[in-house]
Amino acid sequence: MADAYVALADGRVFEARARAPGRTRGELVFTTAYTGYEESLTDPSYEEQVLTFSYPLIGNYGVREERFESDRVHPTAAVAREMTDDVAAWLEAEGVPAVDHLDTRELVTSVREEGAMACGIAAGPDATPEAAEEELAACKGMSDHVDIGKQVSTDESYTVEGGGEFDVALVDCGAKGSITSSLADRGADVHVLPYDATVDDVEAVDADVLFVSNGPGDPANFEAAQELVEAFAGELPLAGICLGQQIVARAFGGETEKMAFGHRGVNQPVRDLDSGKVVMTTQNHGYSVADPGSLDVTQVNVNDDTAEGLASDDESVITRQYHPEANPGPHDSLGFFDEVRDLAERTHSPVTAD
Ligand SMILES: NC(=O)CC[C@H](N)C(=O)O
Repeated sequence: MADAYVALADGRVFEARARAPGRTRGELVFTTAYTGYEESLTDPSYEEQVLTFSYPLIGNYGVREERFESDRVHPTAAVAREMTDDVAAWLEAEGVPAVDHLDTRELVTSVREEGAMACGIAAGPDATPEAAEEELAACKGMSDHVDIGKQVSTDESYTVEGGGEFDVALVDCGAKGSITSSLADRGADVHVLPYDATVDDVEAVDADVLFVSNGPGDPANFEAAQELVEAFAGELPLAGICLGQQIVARAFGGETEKMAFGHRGVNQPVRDLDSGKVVMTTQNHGYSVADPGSLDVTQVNVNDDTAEGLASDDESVITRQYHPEANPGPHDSLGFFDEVRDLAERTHSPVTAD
């Protein structure tokens, strides 16, 4: 007799084993990453989503806080073929329902074929298929979480000091900690601002670059961050990662759209259009830039030509759709943070004409 159920928007209900009890709902997405479950489960980008791991065994190297990308687990639930007791205990302590012993390959191929879909989960001794279907019925679409930024952003500004060689105003739309540390490790003082920060907030930190972070949900719902980018366009260098690229593109007249099932994994190949070089990247996104507006596409996904890098012709804007900080994933693209430092230093100590 099962003690967990996963109800899908296509009408099917999967029986499973409860690993952490509870009832919940969310957009069903999957990652093909075979490592980094601690980083993925604490990535704020997964807010309001049910994260399925295609890799069959999750938890085989324990749980360590130093791997966490934020202060809590963000997916509404976790699904795996087999979940160890370590991970199950962690998720239960976090109050995040978790299930395993179900056909995750079928779940993943269904999402690939039908697209990311709503799902409802019921896990525990009182779980029933009907409870999972009730959760499913209450599940909102990702674009309907209109203030999702508030759920994941810092309430107060704070600074991560990295030596003060340059100053970054980082708009926290659900920032991964390794993005902030990747900047601080290169000498930046990173001033982390709430997702709805104002022009005054940015001016108060005397930033050399305005950086828009990754984050969950639909970029169209981050109006304040978009208006901030519009206010500083041409005044301050701009950078962004994932949701940040999408918001910056929208600020430059571009358009974003929802993908069928997105890119989530650690082996997505990206080609630089100028050099032709291909790097392997970590990705976790369900929206993409359909039109870059007045920006140029500099990098594309080798699998489907998705815009993976944008820039402006005067090089005052550089963004990435993928996660150059990796965590988890390959470190092929860490150089992006050196480019952000170079961009900032051109502002910090502009080369004056002789
Ligand atoms: N990791 C992210 O920043 C994700 C960006 C956006 N929420 C998307 O799903 O495309």
